Amino acid sequence: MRVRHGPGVALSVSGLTVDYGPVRALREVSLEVPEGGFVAVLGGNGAGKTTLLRAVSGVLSFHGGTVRDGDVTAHGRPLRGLRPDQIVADGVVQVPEGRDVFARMTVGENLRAGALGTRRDRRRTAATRARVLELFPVLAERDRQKAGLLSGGEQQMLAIGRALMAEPRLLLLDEPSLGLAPIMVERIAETIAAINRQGTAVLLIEQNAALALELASHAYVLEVGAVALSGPSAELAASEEVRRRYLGPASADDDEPADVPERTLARWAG
Ligand SMILES: Nc1ncnc2c1ncn2[C@@H]1O[C@H](COP(=O)(O)OP(=O)(O)OP(=O)(O)O)[C@@H](O)[C@H]1O
Repeated sequence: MRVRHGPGVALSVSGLTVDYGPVRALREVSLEVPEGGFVAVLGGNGAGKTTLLRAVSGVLSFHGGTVRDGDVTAHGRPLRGLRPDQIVADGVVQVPEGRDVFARMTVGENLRAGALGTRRDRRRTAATRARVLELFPVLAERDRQKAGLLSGGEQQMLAIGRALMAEPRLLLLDEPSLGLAPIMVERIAETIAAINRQGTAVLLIEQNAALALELASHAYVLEVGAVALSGPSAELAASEEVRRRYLGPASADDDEPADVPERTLARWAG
């Protein structure tokens, strides 16, 4: 696969191979998120989705992982070897898995923490905070409440809001729908779509393939650490293989043959 690095590309991952000690978690993974684009990575348990995000956001070594080979470039700048805070300063911000908010801090303090290290003046930080609260009005209502007392959905909103305080150009999301009630999943999904419409590129990691394919314009399927399939979301959603493995059986009134032949989907599986 040819991966571009220049302008117009928010993230390019090229031939990325990652190990945890003797365990190979990613094998020559390549993918691209265009500037302002919305790309999803699907895959079952242990496929390597979280590892991919760790490698991009620079926290792999905290989990005992090592990049063996490959490059990660954001907005044309190589990220390999940078510290996580330098990567955030470059506009690449991850919403951690498990909506990891600071439970003992208030909602307001969590949001302020998201802006630390961005070296922006107070006025700009206040404007960013106002935009975040517009997206998540419930966070304004809960400003002085301890984050640990929020519901699961509200904690997810806070985790996303805190990431947005750093004004990302590329937002990395790790399974934001996990463990949430359907109504909350819908609200989070709508907000992520709105964030993307406002110009932020999104890389969404999801086990909920139906949701991911609805939101993203392009998707990659990881299987055992390698990209098995990729293509425009509509094509993947129509693919028999993706339906069978990730979307469940088609419903009775949905038995049209897939209108996109499998061969139109790029394949790298060995
Ligand atoms: N800190 C770690 N140390 C050792 N092995 C790890 C570690 N983290 C992940 N792995 C292994 O790396 C592989 C990929 O795991 P990863 O968590 O990236 O997958 P995933 O697709 O995010 O799965 P899930 O959806 O279950 O979180 C798995 O075999 C996993 O057991």
